[in-house]
Amino acid sequence: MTNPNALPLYEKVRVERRVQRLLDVTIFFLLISLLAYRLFFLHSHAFTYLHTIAFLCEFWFTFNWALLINVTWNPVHYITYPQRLLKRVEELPPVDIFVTTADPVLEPPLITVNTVLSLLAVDYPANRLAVYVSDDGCSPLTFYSLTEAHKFAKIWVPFCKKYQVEVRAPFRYSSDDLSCDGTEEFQCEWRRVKDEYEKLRRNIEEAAKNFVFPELTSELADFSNTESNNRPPIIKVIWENKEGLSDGLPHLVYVSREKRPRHPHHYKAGAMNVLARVSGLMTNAPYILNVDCDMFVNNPSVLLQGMCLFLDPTIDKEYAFVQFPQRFYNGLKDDPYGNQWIVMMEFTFRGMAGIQGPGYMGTGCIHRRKVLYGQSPDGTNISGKHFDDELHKTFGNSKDFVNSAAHALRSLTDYPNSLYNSITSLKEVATSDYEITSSWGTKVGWLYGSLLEDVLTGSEIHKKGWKSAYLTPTPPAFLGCAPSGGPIPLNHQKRAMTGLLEIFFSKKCPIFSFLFGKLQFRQRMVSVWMSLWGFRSIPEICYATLPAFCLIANSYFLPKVQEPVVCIPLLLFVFYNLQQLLQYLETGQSARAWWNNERMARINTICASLLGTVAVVLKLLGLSETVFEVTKKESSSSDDTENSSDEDLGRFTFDESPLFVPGTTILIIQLAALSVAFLRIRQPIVVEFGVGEVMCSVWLILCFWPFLKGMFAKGKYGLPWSTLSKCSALAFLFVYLCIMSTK
Ligand SMILES: O=c1ccn([C@@H]2O[C@H](COP(=O)(O)OP(=O)(O)O[C@H]3O[C@H](CO)[C@@H](O)[C@H](O)[C@H]3O)[C@@H](O)[C@H]2O)c(=O)[nH]1
Ligand SMILES: [Mn+2]
Repeated sequence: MTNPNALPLYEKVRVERRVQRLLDVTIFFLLISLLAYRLFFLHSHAFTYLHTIAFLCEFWFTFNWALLINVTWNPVHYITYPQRLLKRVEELPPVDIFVTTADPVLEPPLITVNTVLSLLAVDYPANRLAVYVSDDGCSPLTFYSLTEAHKFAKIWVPFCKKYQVEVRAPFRYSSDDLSCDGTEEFQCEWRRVKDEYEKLRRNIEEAAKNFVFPELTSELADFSNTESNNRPPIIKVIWENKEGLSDGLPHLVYVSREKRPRHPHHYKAGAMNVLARVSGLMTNAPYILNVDCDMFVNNPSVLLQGMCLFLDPTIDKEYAFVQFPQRFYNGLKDDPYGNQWIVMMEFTFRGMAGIQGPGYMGTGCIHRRKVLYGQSPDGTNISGKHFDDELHKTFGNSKDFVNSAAHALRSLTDYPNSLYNSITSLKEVATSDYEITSSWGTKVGWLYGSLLEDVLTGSEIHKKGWKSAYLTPTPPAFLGCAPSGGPIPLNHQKRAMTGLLEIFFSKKCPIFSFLFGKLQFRQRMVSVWMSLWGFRSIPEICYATLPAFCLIANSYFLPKVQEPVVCIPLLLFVFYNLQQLLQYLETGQSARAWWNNERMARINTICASLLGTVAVVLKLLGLSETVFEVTKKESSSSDDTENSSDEDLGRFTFDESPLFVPGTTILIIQLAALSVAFLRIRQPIVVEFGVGEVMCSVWLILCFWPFLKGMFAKGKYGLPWSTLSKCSALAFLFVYLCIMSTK
């Protein structure tokens, strides 16, 4: 019989998507034909700016399409066998879990508490887990909530494990009605848990309202006299699993790093690096799972799933990190805000998994600590002669920490069994100037220089030659809170685009790595595709103004209906939309969800990406710095959702944010163009524009339909006057220039 320990723990299987591939290639050939038509046109007619701009935009779309085909061509699926791993429980390595929160108002502590509770209750030996919460808000409310949560965890965790509860975030579990399930004993315990959770919720809400924290007076002294950007580090052990019980509760540690006005704090990346050091001194686990404060564990076997890839006997040290998809719990019917990203996760990330590996998404990811400490797959960085000297330069001046880093890099397996390293060392590594003479943020840890610290950190890991894996267990591993209506998702998108462009204009630009580095060739194309994403507002906006220009200036940029070549753009339109629609249907979504996402894609690119580009240009000119604005999170029980009807939930809300300006302007331009065109048709002149231009313009109006409704609605559902007047002025200028250009 084969040794059960030698059985593989996972399998990687190809996902067949023949129809998608066929459509991918067809669209690519149509795009090439369109380019050929343009060149032929430019050659046979006189040179015109209009057709040259159209050619350049279409060239960009074609190039992007080729890169995208590369990304999605070889999707793979990982099958894991956690039950085989359960036979080797004694081999399971320790895991440190990092949770980041930054603002108790935008990220209500009850959300963080639910995430922490779900983590404390995962299926994994509790004596090999430690949960570290970084609080960049340095809020006594967050600290208080965590201490209360820990009390509740004493009944919650045993309850979950005894009854194999599936969803271990209490706010989700208690929302299901279980009153008629299970035995009497279960019923009784379930009621008790439910009451206790209610109590916890009330305590936290009360504390948030009155800002008094019963029972914590001595602890709270540390939080007095702290300012948002001027305060000392605070590290508090809320719970230590001193006896090392495997069925007890994992360690729970609260960390608020030092912030001083003269030192940059690098937002989330800075917080993660502090957690890496503090945990290095306390538990120094070889694996690190990190989640955002709203991303609770939805599948209690996540860590076992991840370990299947790290501990598989048939491979060794192959994977640097294991990424789980980002999924969300607050999805509305038909995804009106396009914020569920199901297709993106399914097609692009699964596709990347078939090359060198998916990018790091910042949350729901298990890393090897030593990879974050800069190790290469061949183990260099640890064999050098001046190893320890070098380590000081890399990891900073704390002797204790350098020892722990050396330990981690050498993969030694004797882990510290007490949390209490010297408190002076702990505070030292959480100070704001600790990193100044070290390589934190440049070579080791989470990297600085972009608002997308995850993309940057992940791609630097790939560049060293590491692979990564993408696990998509059922039920989904983690669920988080997607940014909902109004300017929030646009701001979110803007930040992402800013981050990508920051990477593009940095020393870590993917174009250089295209030429150097140890990336696989196709992964190089992936990184180029990703970084060019930041620029896409420019060609899209140019292309969106072409039909309007033609309608106003009585010109054309598409073949006429009577020409046979008209079938090229027509088929492109049909096949592209068919392909997108099929992707939504294949992932179990509705046709309406496809349309909502298609529309949001245009809105996001034209509004958010453009402002992201502007933010980076301002940064490059030295006029302003880019800022990580924390996304507002709502628990599903918040008042807003309770008081609104279903229809209102998916309705767009507006405010005076400049994010709405580009979209509204494009919309007004299309409306003006169609009106001018209508007047033209009635005049006795030769009409040059055709059905193609009119259709493009109408299509854009349909994409910006929520904005059109916003022009006539009131209150938060209406576009404010200031925005409307700015946009009208811009649109007027455009129309004027179009008319002038024909004179
Ligand atoms: O100064 C800061 C700012 C943010 N955060 C935390 O960072 C996380 C992500 O912030 P959020 O506003 O939710 O941003 P999202 O855009 O939703 O996050 C996505 O994008 C980020 C940047 O790429 C990734 O880091 C995240 O993991 C990923 O979920 C949250 O836990 C915050 O508490 C900090 O700890 N300190
Ligand atoms: Mn988030």
